Amino acid sequence: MTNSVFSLKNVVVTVGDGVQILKSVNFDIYDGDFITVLGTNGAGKSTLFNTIAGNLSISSGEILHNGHNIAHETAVKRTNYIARVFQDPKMGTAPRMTVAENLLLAEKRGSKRTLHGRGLTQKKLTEYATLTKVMGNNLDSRLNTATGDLSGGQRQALSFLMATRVKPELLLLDEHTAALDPKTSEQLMQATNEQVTKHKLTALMITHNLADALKYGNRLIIMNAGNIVLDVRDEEKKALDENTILRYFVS
Ligand SMILES: Nc1ncnc2c1ncn2[C@@H]1O[C@H](COP(=O)(O)OP(=O)(O)OP(=O)(O)O)[C@@H](O)[C@H]1O
Repeated sequence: MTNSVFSLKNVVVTVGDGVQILKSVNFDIYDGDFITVLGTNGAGKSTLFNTIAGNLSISSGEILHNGHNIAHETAVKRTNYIARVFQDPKMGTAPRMTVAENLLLAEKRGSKRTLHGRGLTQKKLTEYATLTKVMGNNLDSRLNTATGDLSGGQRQALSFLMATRVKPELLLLDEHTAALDPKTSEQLMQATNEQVTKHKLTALMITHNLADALKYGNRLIIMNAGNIVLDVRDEEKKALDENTILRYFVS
């Protein structure tokens, strides 16, 4: 296996009066890993994401990005190479801006985010029509629609496309299909899988859907009480079933 792109070394997160919500986590993320993340409510999944993204400070340990400790780097700085899609369709997009304007803005990851001096040319609109069509939910016909007027599924698809417009070194999918109806959720999940696979994205995906966690990705982790209690990949992951997974869901 190649060197890890991200590595958590003995990462502890302590809150309030000394409660550890991450307990000495050691976790390596390799290039091209698509890791599904499971665990009971309160297990520490969002805490893990917040820690990696820099939204939560660690109490001890190291977070390495290509071998460099980024534990003290701000969340804003980390957005240059880490992208995140949230559960809430209202997060991640500017509601008054159109779909096309949001996509244009997303192309500025790592540089100053302004639309000044960069027009939406016909060439760009044609490019965005092709880009959005792959999501399979008519987003391509709504390029000039304000994002706030989209359906939840279209908005989540747009958030996904924005997060991946400039290929991130790590994509954090934070229950990004959970607020959608079953059919829309399944459709976005399939589109997600196609894009992650096609573009060889390195991704972590929190889900409460056991079937999705088993079906997608090359690797699966389960968290419990601030620890990673199972970490399997490839054949070992394929051999798992829902009953085996549920044994790790103890509170
Ligand atoms: N900033 C914080 N300050 C204090 N406690 C926190 C903070 N963030 C998380 N916690 C606590 O840490 C524990 C883990 O929370 P976390 O949100 O990571 O769980 P989760 O696995 O994502 O759960 P869910 O499936 O419900 O989203 C919980 O007990 C939560 O209350």
